Amino acid sequence: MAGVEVLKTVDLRKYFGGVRALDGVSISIREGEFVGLIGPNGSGKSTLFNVISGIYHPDGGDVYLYGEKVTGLPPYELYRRGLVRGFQVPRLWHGMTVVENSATAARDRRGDGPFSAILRRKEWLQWEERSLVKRVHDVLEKLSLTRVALNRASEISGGQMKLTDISRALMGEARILLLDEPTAGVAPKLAQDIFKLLERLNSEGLTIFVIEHRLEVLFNHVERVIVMHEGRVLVEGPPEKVAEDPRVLDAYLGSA
Ligand SMILES: Nc1ncnc2c1ncn2[C@@H]1O[C@H](COP(=O)(O)OP(=O)(O)OP(=O)(O)O)[C@@H](O)[C@H]1O
Repeated sequence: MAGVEVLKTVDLRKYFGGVRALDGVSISIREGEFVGLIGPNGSGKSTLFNVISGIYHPDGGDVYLYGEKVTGLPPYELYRRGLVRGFQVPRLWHGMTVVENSATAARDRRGDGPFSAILRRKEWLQWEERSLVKRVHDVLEKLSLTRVALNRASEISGGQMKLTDISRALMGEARILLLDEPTAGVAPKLAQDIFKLLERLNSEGLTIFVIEHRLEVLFNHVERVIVMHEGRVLVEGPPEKVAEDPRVLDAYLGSA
């Protein structure tokens, strides 16, 4: 059951020269939702993700996280607040192993608070190291990556790279996960598996907002779909309603 509003955009605008990549986009996502973002090529999906995650500054409008205005904050500030973005091409350390890629995304829980000096003592560091090892192990197991944990990121398959990217988000303690085409370039069976996995993470409380071109896979798993067209939200609703909306078909055919 969806809870409080965790992510909101109000009248978001982003222009590239004469191109209105975002032309007044207002969306709202509630805690625990699993929402798909679709639309023809060039409709503004990636730009919306880039503005939400602080990569681009908008030319107008605002972004709110947990009710707080975060417009223009840099990506790491949003990351600290639990918003984690995965990329179409996973940004991994190719010379490092899968387990190292995951572990380096773990948050430093010590921070700069009054106890940080105590927490930096040797025995605490050892304890922390052990608990980090356990967390990485649990995350990799959840994502079926244990078998390739000691392989370098450059040696694993495209699908496993996507999963490693997701493992980094989990180690970073994502509360809201934005994913840009998590199944791009992977085999159909694995695409289904990735979405089953996302559904499981969502059922454990992670809010997920995902761009996906494979509509047949997406529609089987998300509870709501937002359709963009020419920088605006065209339609939104449950997948079965969106699938039969003639405006959606028109938008796809028109841009084909
Ligand atoms: N950095 C940029 N510089 C100039 N134009 C851009 C830039 N990024 C996006 N655009 C333009 O903005 C519009 C929206 O692009 P965007 O990539 O957001 O669409 P999309 O829906 O993600 O497309 P696709 O499904 O093909 O990835 C397009 O016309 C695109 O050419």
